[in-house]
Amino acid sequence: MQNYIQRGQLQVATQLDAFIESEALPGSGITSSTFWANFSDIVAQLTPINDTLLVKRDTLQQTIDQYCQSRTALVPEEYKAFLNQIGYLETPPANFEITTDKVDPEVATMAGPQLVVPINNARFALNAANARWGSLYDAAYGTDVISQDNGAARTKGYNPKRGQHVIEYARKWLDVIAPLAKGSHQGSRGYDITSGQLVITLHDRSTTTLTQSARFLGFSGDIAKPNAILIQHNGLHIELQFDRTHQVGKDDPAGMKDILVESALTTIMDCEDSVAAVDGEDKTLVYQNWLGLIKGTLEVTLGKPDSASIRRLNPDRTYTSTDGNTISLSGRSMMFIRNVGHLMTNDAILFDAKPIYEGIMDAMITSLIAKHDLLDNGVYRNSQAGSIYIVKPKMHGSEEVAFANTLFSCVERALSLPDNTLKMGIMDEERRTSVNLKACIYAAKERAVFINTGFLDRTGDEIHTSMHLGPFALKAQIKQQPWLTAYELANVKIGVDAGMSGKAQIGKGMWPIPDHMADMMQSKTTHPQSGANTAWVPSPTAATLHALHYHQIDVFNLRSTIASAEFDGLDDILTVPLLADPSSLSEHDIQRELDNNVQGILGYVVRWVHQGIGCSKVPDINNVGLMEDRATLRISSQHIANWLLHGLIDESQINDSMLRMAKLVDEQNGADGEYINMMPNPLESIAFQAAQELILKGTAQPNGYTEPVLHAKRREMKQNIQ
Ligand SMILES: CC(=O)SCCNC(=O)CCNC(=O)[C@H](O)C(C)(C)COP(=O)(O)OP(=O)(O)OC[C@H]1O[C@@H](n2cnc3c(N)ncnc32)[C@H](O)[C@@H]1OP(=O)(O)O
Ligand SMILES: O=CC(=O)O
Ligand SMILES: [Mg+2]
Repeated sequence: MQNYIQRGQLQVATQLDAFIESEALPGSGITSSTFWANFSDIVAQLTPINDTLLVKRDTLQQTIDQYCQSRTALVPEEYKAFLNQIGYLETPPANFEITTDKVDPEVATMAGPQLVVPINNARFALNAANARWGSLYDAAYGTDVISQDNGAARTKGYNPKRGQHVIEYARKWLDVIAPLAKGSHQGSRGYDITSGQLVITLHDRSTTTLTQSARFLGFSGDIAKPNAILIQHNGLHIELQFDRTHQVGKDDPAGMKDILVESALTTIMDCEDSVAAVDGEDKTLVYQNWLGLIKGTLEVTLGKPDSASIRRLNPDRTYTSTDGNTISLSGRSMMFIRNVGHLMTNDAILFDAKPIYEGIMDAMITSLIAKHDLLDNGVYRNSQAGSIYIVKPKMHGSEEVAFANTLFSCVERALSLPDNTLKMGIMDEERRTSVNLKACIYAAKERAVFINTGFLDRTGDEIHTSMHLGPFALKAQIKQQPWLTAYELANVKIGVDAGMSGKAQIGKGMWPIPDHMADMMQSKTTHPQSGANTAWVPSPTAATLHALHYHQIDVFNLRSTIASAEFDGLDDILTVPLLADPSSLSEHDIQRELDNNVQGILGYVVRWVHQGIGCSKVPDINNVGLMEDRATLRISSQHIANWLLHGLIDESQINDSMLRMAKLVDEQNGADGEYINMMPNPLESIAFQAAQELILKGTAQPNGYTEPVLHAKRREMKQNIQ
């Protein structure tokens, strides 16, 4: 039973109240009475607007459902006219450019990876903030970018053969990042500073310099025998590290022990799809971690008590330039905070005895916390430019962006922040936003600081929107259809045309196969090649490897060709990726698709509902670990719901698959001491019930979202274990 404290017209969960009163408000320049009075006013003023926007979503969806039910295929011009008529397709605004200012270079003028992390996991969150720099040797040694063949296996101790392959791999990248006037970094024997120049002794003992000497910025240690050399390329830094006593450095002809790569320029601290935060207790942890990151006080003790270490935010890195000045580079990734969208309410705070919209709660509280950064109350600064970066997910069309814009303005006034301090990252991940993206950016043109193709949610919404039209293609094939390419291309084009270059990020989506780094290195070049100056990665290791792509491709150089190209893509975006010929699928194909979806759903949902873990690596049917979050769950549950609706499968097949997969998922989690089995009594398992509801009632879920069911079932579970 949750206890509340009355604050103005709000009732605040006691834990959350205590946190805000004793930790978040002190030093913020806002008194308790002002904060709660302003908060109450915002809730009172904006709740009815939020309600209306959600009703409009439902009304549009019902109209589209009826339209789809009455057709077997869409006639493009007629369909577009219909979408126009119902107000789903908006009239785009005249050409314009965003006017966002006070944007940090990591967002505006640099190109590099963006890491996402569940904020309620302090260990991971600190790791993410520190992922600004990553060891290239560790990233290569620990992943499949280096093959395990021919004696190069990942053994328990250090395998020198594998180490040699890593060094060769890294030296290949050095030839890209720091090309030499002659020869190659392979086998190089020395890196010396002579008359302010970096002089490289090659394999054959001849010497050379960089093709562009200005890429060498500085060093640390003794200039005659530096222990680090700093190089810049395409706006990103790398640090060559030397130590002839080190396990790796001692066998390297140049004594190089590692290459440190500037990796995650920005990190999204996630309050949304990768976390399970269903009540006052959970929300307090989310906000506490955010305050700890902002103030630089968050700490986690790692390891056994006798050999424990403390993880905290890394300090800046300093070097000496060749003319003797100090160069200081941020040791940390610049942090965004992803708030939740407009849909959910949370009883951490009540108004009129009803849970308030969680998006309003997040905007007010995460901004209050981030204000400490602007007041310089922390150990480090996050935004040197004086901005607070909020990612706003799952918005439908420009009215909802305008609503978020109003919310942000209200929060600025409530917290005595200058106008447009709160910057908005607009996730282009709902179909109604994709098809109206120009109008969406326009609705936040003074504070828009990124657009990002969240293709996972976007795929879920693709299925849900046209649920009644027919059965969708196999999950893997949905991605191959014209809509997705057009959506990705149109997003960049619209962003560039809206003047985002130099002021904001144009971003791409997640790499959801965390252990397949070799494939990522092959595939994720398409992101910078498309003109995006950032793209999501699931881990610090992936950030370090993906950073190399931004050395290979000069994104800002590509932008001019994008601006001059003619591209619209709307017709393709509106082409629904249905199964071309349902009768071409064998029973085996159908069963496999069903089992794969069910396995992913159960593997994710069981940890969410029973253990409160919002993001997991879950094996698919081929035993490949996939990053699963609420967006991937949305796809899988909507996909099964769609096939059920169109008779490709029936309920008994689903039940049979769920029972088989529940057993498998229990086995897969056998090593986790905290894990709670679903079998042998699945109908008594709250997680199993949640998965069933997500599938069997998938068609009825608002926009196909999974959070209403997940939250309800997690709350039930928490009550049971109290
Ligand atoms: C559609 C969307 O909305 S996508 C956005 C939401 N998704 C995400 O945020 C994905 C974030 N990633 C993750 O949560 C994790 O990487 C998972 C769940 C996919 C895999 O987790 P695990 O199986 O525990 O990873 P694994 O065992 O390979 O690695 C764990 C180590 O990597 C680190 N790590 C892994 N992912 C991250 C991350 N995103 N940020 C920081 N550190 C991370 C951990 O800190 C840990 O290192 P440590 O022991 O030194 O603390
Ligand atoms: O939030 C990201 C997505 O792909 O969805
Ligand atoms: Mg998403």
